[in-house]
Amino acid sequence: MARGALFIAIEGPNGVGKSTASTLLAERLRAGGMRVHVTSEPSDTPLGRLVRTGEAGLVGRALALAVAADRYHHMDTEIVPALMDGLTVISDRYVQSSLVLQRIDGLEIEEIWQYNAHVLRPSLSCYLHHTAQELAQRLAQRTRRSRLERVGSPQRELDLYQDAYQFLLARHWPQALVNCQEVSPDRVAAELALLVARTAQRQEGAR
Ligand SMILES: Nc1ncnc2c1ncn2[C@@H]1O[C@H](COP(=O)(O)OP(=O)(O)O)[C@@H](O)[C@H]1O
Ligand SMILES: Cc1cn([C@H]2C[C@H](O)[C@@H](COP(=O)(O)OP(=O)(O)O)O2)c(=O)[nH]c1=O
Repeated sequence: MARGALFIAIEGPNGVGKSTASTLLAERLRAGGMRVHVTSEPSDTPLGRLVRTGEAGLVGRALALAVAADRYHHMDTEIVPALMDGLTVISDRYVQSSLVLQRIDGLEIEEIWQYNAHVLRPSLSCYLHHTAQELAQRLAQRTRRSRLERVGSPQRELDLYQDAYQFLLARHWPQALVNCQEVSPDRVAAELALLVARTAQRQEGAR
């Protein structure tokens, strides 16, 4: 990773505002002079697109392994090269998403963790949190829902995200919890930008 480059994961349940926050955070960081690359998982590659479009029929362990394979490929071909180039990378979804979505699909958390054992640890994984009621309202407005969105529920997702947060905390994964209740998209992005600045300071101090 080049000096000053950070790897930021944006995590949280469906509809919490991950893609909105990723875009607004990138705008803020760029305005502050940082070079930023925004990406998401599943990745924008043939394998990532296969996961996205095949998720209805690709189930359980097969989906977990396909998602993990996509993550390693994403890391090798996009995330690490961008970091080496000095860019800060923001990924909309990363490991915490798998620790939740693959559990909804029937896997145990330890097995999912094993499939992700060799991924790059982010500089900071930001978990966006909201209430189940608000998430349900936002999802009701969507015309298309994925199989896992239909099988799970906002409350189950929130419970599993909480579990995943604790699981990652016990493994010293750098994390922050961002409460989005009654917080505008701009303020969420401002809080994330502050967390990124603190992470940059910590990383610089550790050199
Ligand atoms: N902080 C916020 N306050 C109110 N609405 C929000 C906020 N963040 C996102 N939204 C809205 O919620 C919906 C879901 O946001 P999105 O970024 O697509 O979520 P995700 O990527 O987590 O599924 C969108 O309609 C978006 O405009
Ligand atoms: C990132 C990720 C995605 N997926 C699968 C399930 C999701 O329904 C599907 C698409 O991800 P999703 O984030 O819902 O895509 P979109 O950007 O279209 O909202 O990928 C997993 O099962 N585990 C993961 O860790």
